[in-house]
Amino acid sequence: MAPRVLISDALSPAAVQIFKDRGIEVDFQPALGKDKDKLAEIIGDYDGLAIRSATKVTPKILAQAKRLKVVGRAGIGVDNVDIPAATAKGVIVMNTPFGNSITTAEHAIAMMFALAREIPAADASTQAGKWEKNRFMGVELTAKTLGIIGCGNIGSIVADRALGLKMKVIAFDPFLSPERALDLGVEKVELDDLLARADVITLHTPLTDKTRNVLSAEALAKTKKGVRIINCARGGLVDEVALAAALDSGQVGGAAFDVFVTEPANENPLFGHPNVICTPHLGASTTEAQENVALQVAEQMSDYLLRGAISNAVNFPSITAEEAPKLKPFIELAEKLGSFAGQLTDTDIKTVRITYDGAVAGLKIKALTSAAVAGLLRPALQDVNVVSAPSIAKERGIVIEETTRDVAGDYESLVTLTVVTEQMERSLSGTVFADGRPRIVDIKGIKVDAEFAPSMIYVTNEDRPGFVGRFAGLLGEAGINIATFALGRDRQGGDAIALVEIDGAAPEELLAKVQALPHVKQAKPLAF
Ligand SMILES: NC(=O)c1ccc[n+]([C@@H]2O[C@H](COP(=O)([O-])OP(=O)(O)OC[C@H]3O[C@@H](n4cnc5c(N)ncnc54)[C@H](O)[C@@H]3O)[C@@H](O)[C@H]2O)c1
Ligand SMILES: O=C(O)CC[C@@H](O)C(=O)O
Repeated sequence: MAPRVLISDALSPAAVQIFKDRGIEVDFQPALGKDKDKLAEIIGDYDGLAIRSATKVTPKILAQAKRLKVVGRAGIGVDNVDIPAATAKGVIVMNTPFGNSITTAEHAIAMMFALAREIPAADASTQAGKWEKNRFMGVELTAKTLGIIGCGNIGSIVADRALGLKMKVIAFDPFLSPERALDLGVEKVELDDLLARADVITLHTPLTDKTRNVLSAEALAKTKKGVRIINCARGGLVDEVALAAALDSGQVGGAAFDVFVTEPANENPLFGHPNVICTPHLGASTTEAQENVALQVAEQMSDYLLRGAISNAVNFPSITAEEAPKLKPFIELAEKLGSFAGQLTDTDIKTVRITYDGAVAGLKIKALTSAAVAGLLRPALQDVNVVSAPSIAKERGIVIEETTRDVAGDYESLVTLTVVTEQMERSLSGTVFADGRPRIVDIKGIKVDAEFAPSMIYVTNEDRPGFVGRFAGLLGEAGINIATFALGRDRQGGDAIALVEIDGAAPEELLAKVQALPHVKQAKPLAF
């Protein structure tokens, strides 16, 4: 039986033709994504679901998706897909990471000009017959400073275009290497420096816990008076209420937004302000970009449904059907070791070393290394996947070294990940036990034995009596239940670590109290 694909958003019809040409039955219902009840009712009939951003792939939809094998996002952000729920159901989620980058960068540049010359307001006034020549006085962009927050695919293209406009470009991106910044011709700066110097600020990061409200009331107060702000990335990067107040006070001179905290944005704190320009999430909306992403997603989905080939999956590496069962637990281990290191690394990564000891050395380690690097980069690059991770790392000047050794040590298989930055070198080792569950067995040379859990607290401290009691006491006072507690130290009175699995998230106040305990060096939340 031919696989069946449902297209539930307004994809370019080019996708329909690709599916048909490949012998796949396709149902094109471009408005269905907005009707979640109807989608839930019919999703059970399809092997593939092709979407843009209107369709929300929720656990409820996935629960009805009895034969769904793949969700294909014709675009970059997969924040409308519940990835853990899809993964848990064995549904591959693919995106098209580069197809709309140029178009989105061009939208940001268009917004910058629209702000600089008040084009929407001047247009409305002129067409209303007012001819208000003296009302509109713009600013020139030449020689002005553009501050880019997030200098990845789209940010880099914006930088390139802005340099062509003879602007000075500065960028804040903790994961931008100095070499890449030099190549791009941008000056890598800290956030406060960018806030103080930029005439125009444009945002191009994913929305993560670290980037949410990166332009908060406090950050906006540090900007140059009259700064113009552009957001064509994700709603939530800027505190909309604080921005409205900053526009009222004149601290911010103008704002151009394509994305909003709540979408569709039928109302918003920014709406109606004279210095605000809004578009309805049109960043990727050009014929060229929509054809690119539609063709690419249809090809990728067809390859998977017909041949089992996986590319640009955000939740699984590319592997064959025979390799899958042996690799799966080690892929999970590699990704979680990477994620552990990524959650602890805030600065520019220089080198990643991965050593495979024992039986694991005989497996397809490229997929494992990709999984480790994807896990490592994901806290910063939300949509990195196992296929794109090595090339993104290369582009960022991150050196990846792999070593395989046949030696069998304490474990039948051992995977060791070492991350080197300018400031430090951190190593973690893990293994997979007979139950198929990955475990962490060594952190920075200290032996431990812990599983990766959804909510953990990682503490490094000096090995002194009384720490465990005080730490557990703080958790108890905060009403936090401890599920598992792993301790390790390099020697008596030396360096010690605690890796604690808790029920629920760790509140920031609790972490601050743990951090303030005597002899504690670091207390960090981790999530797997
Ligand atoms: N408006 C639209 O229609 C539209 C279209 C395409 C993409 N997007 C969105 O644009 C955003 C950027 O896309 P991209 O393809 O350039 O992604 P990308 O992953 O290539 O780049 C993101 C950059 O943000 C940086 N970053 C991560 N955390 C950061 C932090 N805390 N502070 C500063 N920088 C940080 C990363 O290092 C990376 O360089 C995504 O959110 C994507 O969903 C929007
Ligand atoms: O599909 C769209 O129109 C928006 C796409 C964009 O937000 C993305 O992340 O690629």
